[in-house]
Amino acid sequence: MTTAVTKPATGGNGARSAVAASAQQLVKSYGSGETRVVALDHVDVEIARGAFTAIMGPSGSGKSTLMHCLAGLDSVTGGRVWVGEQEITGLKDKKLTRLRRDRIGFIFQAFNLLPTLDALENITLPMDIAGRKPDKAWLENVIATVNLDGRLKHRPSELSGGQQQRVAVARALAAQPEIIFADEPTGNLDSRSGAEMLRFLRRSVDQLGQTIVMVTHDPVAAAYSDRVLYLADGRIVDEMHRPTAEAVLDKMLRLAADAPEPGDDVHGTASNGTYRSAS
Ligand SMILES: Nc1ncnc2c1ncn2[C@@H]1O[C@H](COP(=O)(O)OP(=O)(O)OP(=O)(O)O)[C@@H](O)[C@H]1O
Repeated sequence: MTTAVTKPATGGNGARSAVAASAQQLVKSYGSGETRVVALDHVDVEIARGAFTAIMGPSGSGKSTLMHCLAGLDSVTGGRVWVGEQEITGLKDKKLTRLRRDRIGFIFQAFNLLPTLDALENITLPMDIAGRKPDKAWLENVIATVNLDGRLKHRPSELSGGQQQRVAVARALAAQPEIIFADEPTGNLDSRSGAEMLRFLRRSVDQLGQTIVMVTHDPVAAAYSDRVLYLADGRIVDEMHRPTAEAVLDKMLRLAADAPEPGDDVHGTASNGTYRSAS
């Protein structure tokens, strides 16, 4: 059985508020004039620390953009973004890179494992780059939790897709980031590996106190979260606490039914659900 380990009480800057990340009046637009696309339209959001938050919404509704802006991977057009107590809007590139490295973990669909390193080396790579020594007890706990014992000396090419994904998750968790952002983390997995991954993410929140934000299209995946945020046309239009897959699916169907039809001239809404500014 895995032993629960309490996460350290302080993060990169020593601050530990109940909110792990937040945005106020966040606007992100691409292009200008006729072709301007407003991907995020004055979004206010708070991500609770130690909780599992899912972001859902139709294709083009702004889910990835929201995640990238909250994680400091993308600049914003307007509004403010914080990671914990630290405002990241306006931070210079160097400081932002360091903040991402020290305080944020990422799990993307492409696992981005280095092929020449074995599983353990991949897991500890971010800490090696940052010149930090892994906390041994923590690392062992993470490795046991992701069930990678016996696979640590294998290179990515010698691991299954599910195992590679677990290495990517272990890499994100091992550095004890304040917050992990996961973009469709089960998107490339078969349903069994996907369910395993989601159970693991859930356990990391319950047992390790991790904070996770996950973008997903899948109501079953969203049901592993504590709270689902629904985006449409670059705005948060609804949320659900303690979701079930049935309730999430039902909500998605109702939101889709409420969405304007292509051709309805509501604020110049594009046919893919994207809000376009009226020029
Ligand atoms: N680099 C970019 N340049 C121009 N437009 C962009 C860019 N990135 C995103 N967009 C637009 O912003 C809107 C939101 O995109 P985003 O990728 O956040 O949506 P999403 O909800 O994550 O979609 P999906 O579920 O299809 O991944 C879309 O209309 C998209 O076309």
